[in-house]
Amino acid sequence: MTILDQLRGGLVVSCQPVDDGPMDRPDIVAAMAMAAVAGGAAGLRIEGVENLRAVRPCVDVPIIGILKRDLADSPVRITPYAEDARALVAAGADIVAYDATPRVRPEPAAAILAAIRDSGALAMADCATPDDGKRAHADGAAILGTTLSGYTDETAGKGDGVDLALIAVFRELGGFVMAEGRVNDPARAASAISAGADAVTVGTALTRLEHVTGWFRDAVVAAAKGR
Ligand SMILES: CC(=O)N[C@H](C=O)[C@@H](O)[C@H](O)[C@H](O)COP(=O)(O)O
Repeated sequence: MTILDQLRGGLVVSCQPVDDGPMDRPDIVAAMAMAAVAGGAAGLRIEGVENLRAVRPCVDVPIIGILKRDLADSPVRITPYAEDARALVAAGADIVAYDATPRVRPEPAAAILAAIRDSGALAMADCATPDDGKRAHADGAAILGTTLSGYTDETAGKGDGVDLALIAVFRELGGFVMAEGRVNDPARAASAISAGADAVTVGTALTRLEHVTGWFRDAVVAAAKGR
């Protein structure tokens, strides 16, 4: 079965703890990854070479690797360099995701796509708009993700939910569509599939305990105030 066939119709769990929080350790990320697979995850999304090295020997499912950098002169954070892509594949990524927006970036997206392809991995384009997906699809990205919808200047204020309209546009393009971003409960995950996604990635709601705790805390505090 191909990597895409393994992911099709399945859940990908993004195991990205809150930066510098108490769970931001490779051994804990590996434990999260194993728990996700035990719970039925068809794939994983893992940030950083150290975390990938810790996770890879523990699981058999496909891994989408990313490397996040905070650059001084570019808003692009996800796998901005071809060298990053090569390092992720060397650490065990089957798929490498990269920022596919047209924003100012340190290296052309084409160089990153070439590095991913030459390393023998599949490319996932993290997109914000229909045009991002069209460009990435034409450039040969195997997976189009809605990951960055709501997180660029152009798409800020997209609302709280999943970008179902973007999923539908990507579906029409004909590639493999990944719903990602703010899939915070099972109903949203199901709606993403109904809108045309081939697979769904969930991060925060499963692996950022601080954020999820905050959601419940806020609900409890608000309800207690209104009593
Ligand atoms: C915008 C951006 O940088 N997204 C990142 C990409 O890897 C992660 O911070 C998200 O957690 C991931 O996309 C999953 O989304 P959510 O956590 O909403 O389920």
